[in-house]
Amino acid sequence: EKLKIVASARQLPEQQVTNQTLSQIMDTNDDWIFSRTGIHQRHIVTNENTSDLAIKVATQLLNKTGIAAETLDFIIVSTMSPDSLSPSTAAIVQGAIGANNAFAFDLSAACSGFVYGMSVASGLLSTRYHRGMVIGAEVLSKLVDWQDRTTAVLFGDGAAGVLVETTQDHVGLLAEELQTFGNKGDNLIAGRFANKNPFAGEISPEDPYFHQNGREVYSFATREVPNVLQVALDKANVSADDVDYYLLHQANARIVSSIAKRFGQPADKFPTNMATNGNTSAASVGLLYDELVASGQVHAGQTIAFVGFGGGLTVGAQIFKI
Ligand SMILES: O=C(O)C1CCN(c2ccc(-c3cc(CO)ccc3Cl)cn2)CC1
Repeated sequence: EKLKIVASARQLPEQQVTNQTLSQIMDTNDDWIFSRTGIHQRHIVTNENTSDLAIKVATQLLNKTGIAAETLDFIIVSTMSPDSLSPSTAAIVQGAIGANNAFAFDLSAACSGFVYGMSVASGLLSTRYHRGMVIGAEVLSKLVDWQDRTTAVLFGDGAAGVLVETTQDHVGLLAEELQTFGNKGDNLIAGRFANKNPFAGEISPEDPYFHQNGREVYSFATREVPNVLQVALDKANVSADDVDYYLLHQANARIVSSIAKRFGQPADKFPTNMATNGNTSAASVGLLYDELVASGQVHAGQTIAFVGFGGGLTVGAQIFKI
């Protein structure tokens, strides 16, 4: 069996924070930020946590499809910014929407989370499980050091997800390639908390905040993303020209355009939304997908590549016939 995407939805916090606004609370400016990242603004929560955004996505998916929550077999939330370690954000969603027959769990793969979540979902969809949700949800504003202008300007909050089902049709997930480079993981860290047990020395220093070695992650992305994407295309027996849209993780506009060039593909096959959303980690590919579905640019019959890359360090590419 294959995984088919039945519906998608997105939820961005109401509050929009522009570079101009940030320049009033830290030493930065719109030109510096936009020229390096392609970001003009981002959505930042005021009174919502990660589960609140994810619940809104799940509720939209049920309303759009008329599907009853009780018919869901599983809910996966991909996030690096959960409300808590326990309960998982997915479990909070499951309880809130009354998906009484669904098992639920969070998946932690940073900015590759949506693709890794789709891969796990496609593994679950079989004769035993027929329907589930994969939601990328982030409130990165809780992980950012708002005194650190090198990271505070990069990230945003948001959630997006899909309702997926088993399908016998010729559509759905054609092929994928997921890779992890754990020995490079220290180049993108966040959420390290200490162990204060009376029997331990210092095991790891407490540091809740984001830190990234931008240069290293940038060169990693420009090197490894094309390699992984090509493997997925070969497995799917699809040429780069056959793909209608490449939906990449929205970390940085220059990275997206350098990957498009590496692939010899026109820029308009690589839509971006970091200008208005910033980097929303696991939510970014889903946000881009749903925005393009809503605008009609993405529709049934097309061949789409979903590509996540980032913390871990991880890369994930999937080729879909939607
Ligand atoms: O030019 C500069 O000063 C810098 C140059 C480096 N930049 C970077 C570098 C890497 C990322 C990044 C982040 C994640 C985390 O989601 C995942 C994937 C990537 Cl490729 C984002 N920005 C920012 C501006």
